[in-house]
Amino acid sequence: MFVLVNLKTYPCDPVAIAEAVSDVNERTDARLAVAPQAAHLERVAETGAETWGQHVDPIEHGSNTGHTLAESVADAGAVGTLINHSERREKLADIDGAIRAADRADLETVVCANNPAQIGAAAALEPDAVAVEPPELIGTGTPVSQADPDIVEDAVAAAETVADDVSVLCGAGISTGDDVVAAGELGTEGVLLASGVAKADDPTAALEDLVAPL
Ligand SMILES: O=C[C@H](O)COP(=O)(O)O
Repeated sequence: MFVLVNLKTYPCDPVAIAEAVSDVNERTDARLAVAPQAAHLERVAETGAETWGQHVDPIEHGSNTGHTLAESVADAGAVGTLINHSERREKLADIDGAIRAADRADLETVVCANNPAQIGAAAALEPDAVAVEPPELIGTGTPVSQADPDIVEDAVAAAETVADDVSVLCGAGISTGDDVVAAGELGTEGVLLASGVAKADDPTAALEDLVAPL
């Protein structure tokens, strides 16, 4: 299972969490990665943790003030990027452009979406993965894999219908190993989570708990 930890803009220490991700990753068969803010990418990548961006824009080098260029995210040490998070919603054309920009920079892509219909649309754009996240469960501590298993199974089916090589993750409220196991039983290949690690008193213990049953 892939466990991707999004730090959002939480007031956490991104380097300390990245060190915990790197440490725990060496002691599990799961794949762990961390997505810090753009300004922290380089310092996080230097820890050796698998590092992801939280966003790239559908642009190339040029006159794009304030935008995030995929090549710069890769140069900072990231190997992948989130696209279209519920907290950073994009138009379909911009999602498509961001996937092409990430492909150009050899960044792996996870496109987030709110529901199975959006997952189908996102999967048709052929990212590496999609992540279904019901917005109302984000940050609640109530895991989508237990609170709304139908939405996860429907998202897996929607993605398979349009592209059988696009992985499906789920997110929102994931914080324990049981949540990750439940996500796998619903047909996903991983989880996207944030507060369960970024707001934990002991991020290493939180990560160890997430991968313990895997
Ligand atoms: O990107 C992560 C998701 O929005 C889930 O956040 P959460 O784990 O705090 O519910």
